[in-house]
Amino acid sequence: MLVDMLWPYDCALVAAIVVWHLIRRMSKTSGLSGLPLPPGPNPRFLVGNVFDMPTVKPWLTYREWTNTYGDVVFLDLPAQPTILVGSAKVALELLEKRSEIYSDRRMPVMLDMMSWGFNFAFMGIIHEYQDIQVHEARAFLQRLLTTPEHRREHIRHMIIAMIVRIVYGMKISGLDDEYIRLAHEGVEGLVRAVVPGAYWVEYLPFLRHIPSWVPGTSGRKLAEAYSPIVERMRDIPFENVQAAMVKGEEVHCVTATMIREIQEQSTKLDAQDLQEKTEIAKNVTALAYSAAADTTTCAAEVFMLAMAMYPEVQRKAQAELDKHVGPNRLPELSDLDALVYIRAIALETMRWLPVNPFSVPHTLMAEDEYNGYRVPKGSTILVNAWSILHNEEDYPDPDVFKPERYIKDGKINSNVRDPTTIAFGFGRRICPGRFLSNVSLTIYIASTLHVFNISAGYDKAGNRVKLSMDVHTGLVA
Ligand code: HEM
Repeated sequence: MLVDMLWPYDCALVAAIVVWHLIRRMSKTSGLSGLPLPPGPNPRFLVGNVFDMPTVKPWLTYREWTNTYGDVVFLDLPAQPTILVGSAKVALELLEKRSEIYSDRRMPVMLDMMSWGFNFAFMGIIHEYQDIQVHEARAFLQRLLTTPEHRREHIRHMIIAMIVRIVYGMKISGLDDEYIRLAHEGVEGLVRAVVPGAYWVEYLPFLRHIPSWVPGTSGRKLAEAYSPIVERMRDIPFENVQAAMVKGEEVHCVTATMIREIQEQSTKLDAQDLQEKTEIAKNVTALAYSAAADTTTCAAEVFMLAMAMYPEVQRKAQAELDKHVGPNRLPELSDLDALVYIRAIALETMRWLPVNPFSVPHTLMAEDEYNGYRVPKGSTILVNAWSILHNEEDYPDPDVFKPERYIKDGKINSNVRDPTTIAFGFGRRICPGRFLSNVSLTIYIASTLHVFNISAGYDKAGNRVKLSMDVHTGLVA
């Protein structure tokens, strides 16, 4: 009975694999320029490199491949030829200098299925919101003082409070606030969905139409679980701003600015255009909210771990704070220029454990040539940010947290590669929230170190917990 029900899916699967194999063979021999594809692990008959794709800490296998085959590696994946980039030189050459063709974004089928289809553009966030960052960093200090054992939740609370106030103008009430829960769950779905090679539906998109009870459709199950959460995460806060504006309340935030702009144009727009523009505004603001929450929270967590593991770094930072800020006040944004060691800690935090270890994939919009190799149109471009930020040449002893590597003669040394030029992505797709995030992170680091010592906690037997650096596998580590 079950076999009868499944056979159409089996046939479709086999047919898709055979067609893909034929296309793959043709595309290997009929390239316009006749150039070879870049080298890479040997593809297997019919399935290419599908079974070679690592799903746990993929950046380690990616590094092995770039060590073996060179800085540009070709991975033969169904419907998604993939170019793996292993050096800053190639990443900057392709994604920055040739940005006009290397900047498309393939919406992973998994994300689209989860309603993350709204994830596209974003507007710049403006300096006028910086006082919110300082205010929320200080509120965080108070919460941490009262319940240091809830450090994780306090960090998440601080970051989401900053973002939600900037984007939606709303103050969140506490750790069980609906925004915090939604952001956490929605972004959790995103992070789990975007591991290259983890879900077959990315290679065989028709699998999205196969019911989730069919074995092997784990992607669909995940999507079904997260889709309603992602929709609510997008709609609820936006609709709250709309409702407040209808009541005539004074709302100062990115969403209100966008709604006002749309209203100003409303006499020139028909109902459909108006609806479309409102949907875009909803998508754009939700994107800011979601792209910022987990990434900045992750960086803030990395800082805590690094401080607990490197007490001598803390002491040096605190000496700098004592000298420039003194004991009678908290650090202000205007202090940051003088706080060179603190800024170096922020840089090292972004390098030591990169938030997006394999960056965020781009898609190539036109066939290209690099170093005698053909790069097929539509290729996914995967940059191994983790290995670029852990290469011995730019960063000797890469696994050690060492802010000193960025400082020369009391200043930030511009000859050392700034990790934020890699960690926030490249070209036209570079993270538009990078300045906001840098300021949030630096003022949080300065404020925290000015009033707290950070160390590992104790286990149940009263022994200090032994700390080490480890990460989850996902878009956000
Ligand atoms: C530590 C914090 C952050 C990290 C590590 C980070 C990293 C990234 C990376 C690697 C990308 C992809 C760039 C590329 O494709 O080349 C990206 C895109 C993006 N980020 Fe961030 N980000 C952070 C914080 C933020 C914040 C605070 C915001 C907004 C307020 C934000 C908004 C966005 C948006 C909207 C995109 C999509 C850009 C596009 O596709 O055109 N990010 N980010």
